[in-house]
Amino acid sequence: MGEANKNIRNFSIIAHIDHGKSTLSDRFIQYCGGLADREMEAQVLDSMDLERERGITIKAQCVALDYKARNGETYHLNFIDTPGHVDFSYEVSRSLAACDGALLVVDASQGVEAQSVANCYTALDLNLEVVPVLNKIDLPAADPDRVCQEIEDIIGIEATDAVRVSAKSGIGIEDLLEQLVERIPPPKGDPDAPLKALIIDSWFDNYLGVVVLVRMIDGEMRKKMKIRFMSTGRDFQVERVGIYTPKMKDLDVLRAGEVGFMISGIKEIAAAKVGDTITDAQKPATTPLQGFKEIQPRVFAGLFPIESDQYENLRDALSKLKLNDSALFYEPETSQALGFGFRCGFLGMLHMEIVQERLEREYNLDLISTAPTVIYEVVLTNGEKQFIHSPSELPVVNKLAEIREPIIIGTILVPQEYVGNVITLCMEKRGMQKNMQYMGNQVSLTFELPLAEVVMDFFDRLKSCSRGYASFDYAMDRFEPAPMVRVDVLVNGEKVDALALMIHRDFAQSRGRMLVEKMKDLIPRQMYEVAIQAAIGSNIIARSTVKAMRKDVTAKCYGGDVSRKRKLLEKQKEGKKRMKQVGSVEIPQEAFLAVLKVSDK
Ligand SMILES: Nc1nc2c(ncn2[C@@H]2O[C@H](COP(=O)(O)OP(=O)(O)OP(=O)(O)O)[C@@H](O)[C@H]2O)c(=O)[nH]1
Repeated sequence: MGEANKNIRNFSIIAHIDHGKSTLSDRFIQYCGGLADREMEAQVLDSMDLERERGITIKAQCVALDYKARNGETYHLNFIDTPGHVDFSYEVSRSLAACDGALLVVDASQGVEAQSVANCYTALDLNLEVVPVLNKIDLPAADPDRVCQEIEDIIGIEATDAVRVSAKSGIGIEDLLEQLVERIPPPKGDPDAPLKALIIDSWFDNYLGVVVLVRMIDGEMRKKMKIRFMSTGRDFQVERVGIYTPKMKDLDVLRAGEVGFMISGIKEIAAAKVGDTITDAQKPATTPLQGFKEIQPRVFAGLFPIESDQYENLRDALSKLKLNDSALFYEPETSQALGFGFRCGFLGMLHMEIVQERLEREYNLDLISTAPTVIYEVVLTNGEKQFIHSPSELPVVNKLAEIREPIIIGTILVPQEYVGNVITLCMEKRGMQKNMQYMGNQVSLTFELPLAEVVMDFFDRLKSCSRGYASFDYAMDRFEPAPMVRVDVLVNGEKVDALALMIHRDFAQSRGRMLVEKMKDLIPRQMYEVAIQAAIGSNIIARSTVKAMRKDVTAKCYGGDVSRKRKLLEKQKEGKKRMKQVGSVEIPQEAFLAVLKVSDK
């Protein structure tokens, strides 16, 4: 049996947002000479503008670096970047599964933040060597001793000899690289066994087609070789293999332990799924690598163009986004109120926001989105089962035997002082406590929760009731019968299908009332009174009224200041962009999302 290259180190960086992951990785690239200075354009790894602006990393990427260590040996470092949000937790777990170790970067002026804790546990579960690093020691507020103690208490790893660095000024970078090659083990893997490669990521490139980022586990992958994707059984011929330095560099072969790209004439990324195993079509491995999961959209919302002539543009834009986002789902949807649009499926709320923002920004579309809902499984009286993605698809009552809602298992990590608040919140969200464990000053809570409650305002509430310290991670578990009802909203006596929502029977009354109150404040006054009602079937459960407008909004500007008047009108026009004429009433975007702001407190 051979041995994978002992001078390879595959690692990832785990860090809370803003603790300096991008700055540190840039410093590594600079130190190891991957790019000329002028190419070191701010933060190479986050390649999408949107990522940069939001300061979050969405797609995993990789850089291969050569580090000449003090012992004279040259080490090949593969830095695999991971996305940083719970919506993408499956991608994070696959990026980590491709590594043998991880640097836990903590801002020495802040301390351990809950968000990176969950990723750290994932890394430890995968048997990765976790190396703590204290960053920003140049800051006067840095308190490395306190932060070391926190790392030991919360994460439970030895941190007394954690390297102290400043990614910004470069202090300690060499010491860190030394510790990295010393502590993170080389890849295991067998170069002589049949090919096994883990798909870390895949994306569509306009020039190259689908590019697949792989971690080689066993065997080798050569140009011209015939390979097989084990989850689908589909075969392709390898056209190119290579590494990112971070520029693309072609090679003849990728060997066990290495990380690199593979291109093979694949047309859509759905054929190269994250987490799948690639093997040799001639000499296939018997079992795939563990942990492969099909990712499925969990949250659905309608997206409608404000101007109906933008429908085709929206379709084009969605098909382009889909090229690079296998988790995005869409199909045409027609709403009486909003016209033609699409029902779209997302991994979670952040994913939804990102897609919507890209549609508006990169494709210049003005959209109205309906409030997100989850998938329900319904059982009909004739025993048939179906999934519904929108309240409007709910079958009529006399055909309906049962509605089943999705239940998730959520893990929350929170400092002790906020445990009470978090438990109260979870109970209020119909949660069932499953476990509670103390770890240093932190507590790990496990709850079963209806996904529908999580997509509402759960994140915001969790954050505010824990002062931002709680972190949350979840996994889909099952569908379970629940007494859900559809609440319709009527504006001026007309049912607005796009405003309908599914609510647990026990909350229908109270949430219906809060919803109409909220909408009353959001719908601008018209020349006449507008009634807003919530109803279950033909039974009105709540009502409010938008009072008629009393005077012209521009009236108060009379007195000659023309520019001020123009400004006001322009402002109104701006506001209009996000409104949709429904019957005789203009409804603003916020009103469609008002249900998300309806809490039981
Ligand atoms: N003073 C000081 N500032 C630093 C240091 N490292 C990073 N920063 C600053 O901290 C901020 C966040 O750094 P980033 O590298 O963007 O953080 P990040 O963890 O990649 O953030 P996300 O991409 O949002 O996850 C930036 O303004 C950096 O300039 C450091 O060692 N010292």
